[in-house]
Order: sequence, then C-alpha cells, then structure tokens
Amino acid sequence: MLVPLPVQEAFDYAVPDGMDLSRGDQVDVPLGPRFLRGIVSDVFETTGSNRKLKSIERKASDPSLPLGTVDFVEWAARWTLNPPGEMASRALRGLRAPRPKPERRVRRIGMRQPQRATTARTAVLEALQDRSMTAADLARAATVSTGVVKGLVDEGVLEVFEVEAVAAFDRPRPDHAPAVLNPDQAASAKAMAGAAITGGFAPFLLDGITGSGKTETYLEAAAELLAAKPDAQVLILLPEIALTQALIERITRRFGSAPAEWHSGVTPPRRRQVWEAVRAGRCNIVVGARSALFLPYPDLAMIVVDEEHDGSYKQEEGLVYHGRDLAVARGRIEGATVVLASATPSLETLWNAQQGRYRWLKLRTRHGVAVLPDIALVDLRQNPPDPQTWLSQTLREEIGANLAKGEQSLLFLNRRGYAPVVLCRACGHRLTSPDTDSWLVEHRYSGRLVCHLTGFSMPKPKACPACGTEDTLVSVGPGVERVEEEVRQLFPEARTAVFSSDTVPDAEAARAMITAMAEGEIDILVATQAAAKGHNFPRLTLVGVVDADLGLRGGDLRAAERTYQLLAQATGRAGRADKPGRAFLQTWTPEHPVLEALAANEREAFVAAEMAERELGSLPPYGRLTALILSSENAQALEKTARELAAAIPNAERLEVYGPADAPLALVRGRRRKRLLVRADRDVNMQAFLRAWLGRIKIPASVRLTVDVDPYSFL
Ligand SMILES: Nc1ncnc2c1ncn2[C@@H]1O[C@H](COP(=O)(O)OP(=O)(O)OP(=O)(O)O)[C@@H](O)[C@H]1O
Ligand SMILES: [Zn+2]
Repeated sequence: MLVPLPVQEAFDYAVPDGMDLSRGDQVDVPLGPRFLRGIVSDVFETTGSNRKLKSIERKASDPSLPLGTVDFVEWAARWTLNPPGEMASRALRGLRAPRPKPERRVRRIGMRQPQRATTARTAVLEALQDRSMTAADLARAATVSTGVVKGLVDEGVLEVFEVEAVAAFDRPRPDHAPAVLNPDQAASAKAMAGAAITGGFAPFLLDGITGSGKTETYLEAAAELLAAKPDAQVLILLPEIALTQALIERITRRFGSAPAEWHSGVTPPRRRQVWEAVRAGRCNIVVGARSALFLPYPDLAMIVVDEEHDGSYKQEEGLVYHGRDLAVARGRIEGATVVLASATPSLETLWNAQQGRYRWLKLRTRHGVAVLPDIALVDLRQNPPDPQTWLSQTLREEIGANLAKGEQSLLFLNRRGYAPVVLCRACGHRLTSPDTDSWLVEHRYSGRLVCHLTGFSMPKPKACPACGTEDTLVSVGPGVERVEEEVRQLFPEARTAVFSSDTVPDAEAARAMITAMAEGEIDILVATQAAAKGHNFPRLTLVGVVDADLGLRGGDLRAAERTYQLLAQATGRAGRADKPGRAFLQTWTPEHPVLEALAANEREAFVAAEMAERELGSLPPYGRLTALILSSENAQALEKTARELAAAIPNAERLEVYGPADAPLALVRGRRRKRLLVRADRDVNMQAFLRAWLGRIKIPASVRLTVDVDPYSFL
C-alpha cells in the first residue's frame, strides 16, 4: 500500500473478506486515529501468523490508477529517493480538489409562451430553442440584457435548473487545419508519428534551430497519431506557464478544439475536471507543466518535452525531480514516443543522441524566408556606456534606427527588479536579507527591497541599517526596471514595457503582454528570461543583450551551457517572419569561447569543447552527480549529522564523495546549510549506494536532508 507519508517502505494491510482489490485501486486505510487514502501496490497471500495487520477500511469509489501510472510513481520514487507514497499522492492531486459548483442553466417549460411577445423575448426563445444554457450565455446569444431572460423566468416561461459542470473536451480533429510541412519537417513528423502509431518506447531528439517549426512539426505528428488512433493521449510539457496560452491557442487553431491545461495556475475545480477526463480517456491532448506527468493516462502514446534543455524542468522544492528525465522514464514505462524538442539541447540529451539512444531529427532552416539573426558582439571595453547607464552607443543607435523603421526591439537582461544591490555610501554596508545569505534587490515598481530567494521584502529604509545615516543608500547595477528607465529617457516617444515575473505574474498577464507584442503595440520590450524563450513575436527584428557575461560569472557545472542556451534562445526571437533579424551582445569579454561560438553560430564547436571538458572531469553526461543538502536551525545538530553522514560512507569504487562543506548559500530562512556531493561513473548504481548509505544513519528530527539526484543548482 502506498500511503502519503515520508517513509521509503510500502505499508501492509489485511484485505477484508469479499473485498476484491488489485494494483492501482484506491482505498482508505486506518493510520492511528485517522484514515489515509492509499494506492494498492501489491496484493499477496501471506502464510503463517505474522503480526496482526490492520484491515483496509473501504475501497474508495474513486477510479483506480492505471497500472502505468503506478509503475511510474514507483520508478520515480526509486530514482529520486523520494518516498513512494508521496510520489503516488502527486498522482492524486487533481482528485483531491473540490468539484466545480453545479452550473445554473435555463430551459423552456413545455411550449409555454410569454404573455407579451416583445422582439427581445422572441429573440431569446429563438436563441434557446429546446436547449439549455446559462442565463448569461443565452442573453449574449440573443443580444439582449440578462433582465429579459430573468423576466421570462419570473413569468414561468423558462425555468432554472442545476447541472453538474462536466468539462467536455471535444475530440481534436486531425484534419481540421493541417499545416503544409517543408521536407525536413515532414520527414521528422512522419518518423515520430510512425513510432507512436506502432507503439513501444521510442525517444527522439527534435533538434531544430529557433523558429524552424519544431512546434509545427510535433503537432503534425500528434495529428497523424490521433488520426490513426483516436483514443491515444498526447502530453505536451512546457517549462513555463507563460508559454502555455500561446500553445493552447495554436493547438485550438490546428485541431478545432482546445486541449486540457494543467499547471499550478489552473483552478482546483478545473484540475479535478481535467484529472477525471484524463483518467476516463475523455481528453486526448494535455498541455502542462512538469506536474502533468503524474496524471493518470490510460493510453499515453506521445510525450513532448518542449524546450527540453530548460532548467525549469527541475523541481527544486519539496519532491526534487527532473521533469525531462521523468518524462523519458514515463515514456519507457508506457511504451510511448518521447519527443525532446530544442534549438539548444542539453548536453545530456545530445550525448544520448550521439550514442544512438535517441533518434536524432534535425530541422536546419527557418521556415519560409526567415533566417537566423546576425549576431554581433559589442566590446564594452571599446564602447563603454556612460556612467550610471547600461546601453552602449552602438546599441542605442541600433534601437533608434529600428524604432525609426517602425520595427520592434527586445532588450534582454536576466535580472528582475531595479537594482541587484543596495549599499550605503557612508559605510559601505550592503543590504541583505535578515535570515538568508542573499542581497536584497531593489524593486521600484513596488517600492520594496526583495529577497529573490525567499520572497522576503521590506520598504526601502530612509536610514542605513548599519550606520544610521540618512539618505545614503544607493542602487548599484541594473535590473530590467532600470534599463526600462534608461530606454524611456533615450526614447520618450517609444512604447516601452517590461516583461518579467513581476510585471507578468500569471498566465492571463502573459497572454495580454504577448498579444500586445504580437500586435505591434509595444516598440521596445525589456525582458528577463520569462520572455526570452519560446515566444513567437513576428515583428521583432532586433535583440540586444544588455549583459552577456552575467551567466558566465557563476561558474557552476552548467554555467557555460546555460549561458549559451539562454542567449541563443533570446537572440533567436529576432527575425522569425519575413524581415531579417539582428542581435547585439554587450560584453566585457568578447574573447570568451561561449560568446565567440554564439556570434559565429557554431553550436557544434561549442558542444564539442564543453563535452571534452566534462569528459575530463567525468562529469555529466560522462558521470553522474547527486547532492545531499543538510539544513537545520540548530547549528550543533547540523554539524553532528554532517559528521555522522561523512563517517558512514560505504566503500564504493569509481565513486567519490566531496564534503560536507558549508553550502554557498549557508543560511536560508534561518536554517544553516551544508552540502555533500557524490560523483560516480555512469555504470555505478548511484541509487543503491545512496540507499545503503542513508540506511546506516538516523537523521534527527531537527535536521532536514534533501537528496538531489542530478543537481542543477549548486547553491
Ligand atoms: N510548415 C510551416 N508552415 C507554415 N508556417 C510555419 C511552418 N513551420 C513553421 N512555421 C511558422 O514559423 C514560425 C516558427 O515556428 P515554430 O514556433 O513552430 O518554431 P520552433 O522551432 O518551435 O521555435 P522556437 O524553438 O524558437 O520556439 C511560426 O510562426 C510558425 O507558424
Ligand atoms: Zn551605512
């Protein structure tokens, strides 16, 4: 039995006589004074008189989980070392949400006629006929006010009744609005669709430059699959909620019906509807965030992981897992086709493609007349911005010229807020978060200083908290808000906007901003990575990267890879339609290999150099890593646990453990943090090693241990 508790084992319960159970069934089981919802993982006969087992209370009326879903959560738990019951409870999330409120609709009572037939009333009855609708829909259909509908209800011509709101997911129509694919696209779509129709695990890398039509291609593959197998289910994962609206609209246009949407921004009642529809096979296409992997698909035939390289697929809080890796695992378990799509695939995925584990499909050109933008490096040593400004002469002139032509520009800076650091001119004190090792970032829109790590915020103080002098706090460095300020001063007549998670907090706001951009209502968009990936802005022809060195300074395992990906994505927004695009990267180190590779559009050379470095250190994808993070409010308990953990390391070959050491972020929300890092060759069974190790020691309640298999953050 898998029950949602932080333990590694499954629980045993006795099956009452006459209860017919099988793997995947939902049951309620007693645990102490409570009942918990469990998933049956195994049913077996015991012999002999073992200890007395408690009995299952009842079999739930909720639908069972499909076997593939149970296999998947168990596999995911073993791989990530998360408790299986907690993984399983992920798969029940939508079911725990409340049902939507019943819908109130109106319908006619027999053939009763109104006493006085006005034009408005006749229009209502004509619009309604013998159907039922909500009063609001009916009024809209008849173009009258809802008062007219209400009048007819009061008179007894119409009646109000309640129906359970069932989400109807219309079947996608594969022949609704097919795209005409170019030869590369068509060959790729055919390969993916063919594999999905045949069935069996088939992983693909869909490797196409930005704007080459990867989305177009996998949607055609999905269409071909659904034409051959109308009951098949397709899951499309996106790294950011901000990208979902555009894709949903595209799918709706392509298939004549909207897909289901699944992410944290979807209301709980809606999530319940989606869960039930997916389980019942009433829904064929799901667009979602990584958590959509846990839905109970009975017939999953294709999983697309769009922008597969994106670090947002890694869930860092709570249950730590990598959505892309779990997508591949789910595909293997379901015997499905998995499509990893990207213009800048991760080194892990490229490695798998090179090894022949993934079939490698390539789209080499942009669709139609569009071409990749020309990328130029702006050497800030030759061409420095004026003091307290951030745009070089070159970039200013380019933006001005673009504006004069009536074309759109995007300025990319991956930093939210106004200024990343606030310091005191009098004593040099830098303002930090009170309980966390991080600088406070100034936000002018909200007038607050914000810790980006924990969300802590406070008003900007008048006096320095260290020396008490007034009016000495200065903002150092730029964030997007500050670049926007500069743009407004330089080009007061331009329509300027900021796109970051502060100005675009949810899917609705993203849709509004993307529409404004697509319709040409914005001239200059200053954006963080929230706008730099995946979007399709047809009128955008100039991209300026304000600080191309930013991501290279961190120096963790993937700093170069991530910077390459992010800047290739950002510059790839330019020139996607008929007009050619240009991109300018401002840098103090134009000789950096990452920037040289970007400017020369030489991804292969960059990848080869980066792979060679990883191979030297036996680092991913040539080796495997796992991080162990210990944290506690109690410094002594933390020290002691770290020492015990270090003393309990099992012997193992081709595997090393580094640490414990203070984490770079040594204090978060008042908790001290220590890290250990395990590196192993690829053929070492990392999970078995970790289980043996962690089985040797007991972690006290005051210390939290997080196991991060394949870490992306090293803080
Ligand atoms: N075969 C086609 N017919 C018509 N339009 C196409 C075709 N292929 C691509 N396009 C258009 O080209 C543009 C880019 O395509 P798409 O968004 O699918 O590219 P992508 O490779 O997914 O992009 P990115 O990696 O940058 O997110 C879109 O406007 C799309 O409609
Ligand atoms: Zn001071």
